[in-house]
Formats: sequence, structure tokens, C-alpha cells
Amino acid sequence: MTMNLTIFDTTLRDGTQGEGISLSAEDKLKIALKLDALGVHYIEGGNPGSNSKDIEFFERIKAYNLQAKITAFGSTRRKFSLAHQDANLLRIKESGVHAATLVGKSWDFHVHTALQTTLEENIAMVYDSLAFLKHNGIEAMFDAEHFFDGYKHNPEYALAVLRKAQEAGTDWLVLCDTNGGTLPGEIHEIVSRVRTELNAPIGIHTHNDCELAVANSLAAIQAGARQVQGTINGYGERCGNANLCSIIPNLQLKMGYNCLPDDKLSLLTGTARFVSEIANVHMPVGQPYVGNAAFAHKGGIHVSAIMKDSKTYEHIAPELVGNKQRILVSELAGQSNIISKAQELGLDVNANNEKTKQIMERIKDLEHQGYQFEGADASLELLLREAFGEAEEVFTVESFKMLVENSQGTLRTEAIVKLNVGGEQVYTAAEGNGPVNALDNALRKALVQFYPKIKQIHLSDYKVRVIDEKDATAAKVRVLVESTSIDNTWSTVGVSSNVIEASWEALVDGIRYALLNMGKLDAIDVPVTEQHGLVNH
Ligand SMILES: CC(=O)SCCNC(=O)CCNC(=O)[C@H](O)C(C)(C)COP(=O)(O)OP(=O)(O)OC[C@H]1O[C@@H](n2cnc3c(N)ncnc32)[C@H](O)[C@@H]1OP(=O)(O)O
Ligand SMILES: CC(=O)C(=O)O
Repeated sequence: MTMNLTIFDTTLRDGTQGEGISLSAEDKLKIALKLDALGVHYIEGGNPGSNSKDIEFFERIKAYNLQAKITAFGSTRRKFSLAHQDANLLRIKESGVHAATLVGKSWDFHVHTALQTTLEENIAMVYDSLAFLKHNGIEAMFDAEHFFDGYKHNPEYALAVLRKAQEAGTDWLVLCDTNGGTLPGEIHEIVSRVRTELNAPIGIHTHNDCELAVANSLAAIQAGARQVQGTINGYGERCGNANLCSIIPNLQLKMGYNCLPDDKLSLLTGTARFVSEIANVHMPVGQPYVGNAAFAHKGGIHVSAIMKDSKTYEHIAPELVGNKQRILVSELAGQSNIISKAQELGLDVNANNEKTKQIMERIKDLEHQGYQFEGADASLELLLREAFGEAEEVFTVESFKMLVENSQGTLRTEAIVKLNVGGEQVYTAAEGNGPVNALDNALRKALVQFYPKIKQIHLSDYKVRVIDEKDATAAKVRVLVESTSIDNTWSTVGVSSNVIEASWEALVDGIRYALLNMGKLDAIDVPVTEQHGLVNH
């Protein structure tokens, strides 16, 4: 029979202890709803004894009928005080949660150094605080902080703390590798020993300081732990917490445990990206399972095999976790990459096609010159469509000119562009707060009368990279431009030893791509004005 595991998400508590992560009560609500939809069992919402934002979260979340249990976090009572008078424990009770986690010391060194109290007083703090929760009808989890370090230094004391927590009626004993320095073999051995000594169900909470948080969580489960604590995308203090986006599919797809209902696992990628968006933290492309490149194939040999059977280079079907396969085209491409990409675009292509070989050579040559198409999907599409004769000529560029003038301390930048749109010549001038902005404005101004929909497009990112640094200011640069419309984002690339020219190339490709994809015809409904052929200012 498949074993059920309990997934405890602490993105909203331990995740926010990660550098650069700050969530408002509103952000926390949105993430909690997403986590609930994913099917996790516990959502640790924060620390009501810490700040009013968390108190607000616990108040507002009551309006929702969630499947997951919302839990509050706090620590054991302060030394030499009474649990029922402890401000932090009272805040937990007042938050109205039905489940709470208390962190307490299990390493004698910490008791002496951080708490500066006696080993006996710490044990009393653990007992009193957990008993307080139970007395108030709250499900209690004990996060035994630094348990593995504590066990290695003084196993009798570490186990005595757990025994006392169990005696207080604790529902879960959660063993924490707080400093993240323990190895998987040690975790397995220590969890196994704890299981022989105590009856309460065991949970695991690990940190990623040795890049082992996921491995350590799996080792604990193999040794009999039944609850895993972690965060979405591994956010957390220092190097982060255990990444649930890796732990859950490993446990469910590889080790045969039940973590989430089967139909929910496919929500994992969407959840990871949603949380990264709200937290405003860029996701590493290569993040396992849920990253953009987790199932992206670049090497020609890989793509050739993938086209025969995806299993040749994919450890699972990406759809199981809600991700998708991507084929990248670069100088490492073989014909298979081009064929696959072209097929995706609906172009008529086959391996015997001489054109495919020519395009491959052209892409390799352009990459050699400094272009990079794996990050410029739209430029690649234009290149392929042009090569297959399927790109309509929406406009051609006749010339452009830049003027940068410093007049009495005021900098003025103006761009003038000359285009040919359907046989008609258009000159436009526009100012901008810099050369790229001026070029962008002039280009749009020239085209908007033919294609009003370009008003919906804006430039959302602009990156410049120097390609051969040794040539200093004469070096070639690669410009990547990201453009966005209401429901789409695309990237284009330009390369030149002149940053203006590289930017112009990327800008023009960005607009051309948009016009081809929006459908040129639905834009011609605007009457042609007498302004055509004039210089607009
Ligand atoms: C491993 C973990 O991740 S544990 C969770 C860590 N998370 C956080 O700290 C975030 C939220 N924390 C906070 O908002 C604040 O630290 C608060 C509100 C909890 C406490 O704030 P303050 O009262 O100003 O104390 P401060 O943060 O400076 O120091 C912590 C105090 O708690 C004591 N303490 C630490 N752990 C425990 C514990 N398990 N049980 C009881 N007291 C503890 C410390 O000894 C220290 O007391 P001292 O001031 O007498 O030396
Ligand atoms: C409780 C906790 O976050 C830790 O020990 O790491």
C-alpha cells in the first residue's frame, strides 16, 4: 500500500527569512490560496508574535474555507516565565489557529550560549509551552531546533528534550537541521534512532547550506519520518530551506509515496512560478522539475534522440509536474533542433531539405558572430520564417539617424527613422530619454498610423552584454530586447560593435515579430493620413 506523507509548507514563515523576500499580508493570502489549491496539508502563515502583518494575515485567512490547516509559528516561552503569560504564546492563541509550531532548543550548546539558561529550564520551557498549546486545543508541532547538531554533541540531552515534548502531548516531533550542515547518511541514522526511542510521528525540516536539504529530507523519509517541511523554490534563511518543488515530485514520482493528490502534482510548476512572481525573485532557469530549462534540450544529439522518444533525455514526462519540453536552437544545434523548432512553427520542413542545412549553417555562423538565439525566440522565428519564405515584409528600414546634443547642460536625444511601409515612405522623428528610447519612439510613431495595435506593445526589458571584452570600447555588444503585449512576451537580439545599431536591430525585430503575429491586416483599418512622407515631431 502506498504510504501517505504530510507536506508542511513554510514559505510564508521560513521562506520570508530568505534575504530579499518580503511578503505583504495580501501577498501571503494569495500564496496561501495557491498552496491550498496545490494540496499541501499545512501552511505556516507566519509568526503572530513577530509583527502586525502576520496578525493581519491570520485574521484575513479566516474568511477562506481551506483544505489545508493554517498554522502559526512561535518559540517556546521565555526563560523563567509562565507560558500562559508569554506574549508570543498568547499571540498564537489569539490568532485563532487550530495548529501551531513551536521552535525550541535541543542542542545543549545553544541552551547555554543563545538562551543563557540551564538545561533543566530549557526542558521546562519546551514542556510548558507545548502543554499550553494542547491545553488550548491547538494541534502542536515541536520544531526541535538544531536537533542533529545537538544529537551529535549530546544525544542524551537532545533525546530528553524530545521525550519531554512528547510527554506534553505534542502531535509531531519535527527534527531540524537548522544550520544545514548534516549529511544524508547521518540524517538517516539519527532519524532511525529517534524512531526507536519515541512514539510521536516524526517530521523533518532541513536547510540547504551544503546543497543537501532535498537529499536530507528524502533520507529522513526513508528512515521513517512522515512529515516534510519545506518551502516553494527553497526560499529560506541563508542558503534556503528544503525545496518542496523538488522534494514532492521525488517522493511521489520516484519513491512511491503519496504527497499530493495525483491530479494536483501538475500544478507544481505554475505554483512555483506564481510564488516567484509574487516574491519578486527570479527563478533559476535550471531549477529542477519546475524551471524553464528543466526540460529544455539544446545539444543536437539530444534533440535528435528526443524527437524519436522523449525518454531518451527526460527523466519524467514534464507534464506530470506541469512543465513542458522546449527545444533550443544555438550553435550546438543539429538539424533536429531546426526541424523541431520549424515544425513547432508549422513550417514545411524535413531532414532532407537542403534549406534546413543552410539555416543550420547560418545560425551557427550568426552565433559565432555573437548572436544568441536560445534567449531570443522571436528573432529565431523571424529567421526561420524568412528562410522558409513565410515572413511577410511588414516594413523595410531605409535609414535611421541619432542626434545627441548637450545644450547648456540639458541633454537632448532625438532619433529620425525612414521606413518603407507597403511602398510608402515614412520619415519620423522622436525624442527619448536616451538613444534607445528615442529610436523606439520614432519607430512606433512611424508605424502606428499603419498598425495601431503596436500601441499595445511595450519594451519590458533591455540587456546589453559585451561580447569580446578585450577590445574595450570597440568590442562587439549583444543587445537583448524583451517586448510585451497584453498576453505575450517575446525576445529579440541584435549584435554590432555599435550599441545603437545592435539595439536598433533588436527593436526592429521585436516590432516586426509583433506585427507578423498580430496579423498585419487587422491594422489597415486606419485611414492613411496626409502626414505620410512628412517629418513628425
Ligand atoms: C530557526 C529559526 O528559524 S527560528 C525562527 C527565527 N525567526 C525569527 O526570528 C523571525 C521572527 N522574530 C522576531 O520577530 C523577533 O525575533 C521576536 C519578536 C520573536 C523576538 O524579538 P525580541 O524580543 O526583540 O528578541 P530578539 O529577537 O532580539 O532575541 C531573541 C530572544 O529570544 C530568545 N529565544 C531564542 N530562542 C528561543 C526559544 N526557543 N525559546 C525562548 N526564547 C528564545 C533569545 O534568547 C533572545 O532573548 P534575550 O533577548 O533575552 O537574549
Ligand atoms: C525551526 C527552523 O526553522 C529551523 O530550525 O530551521
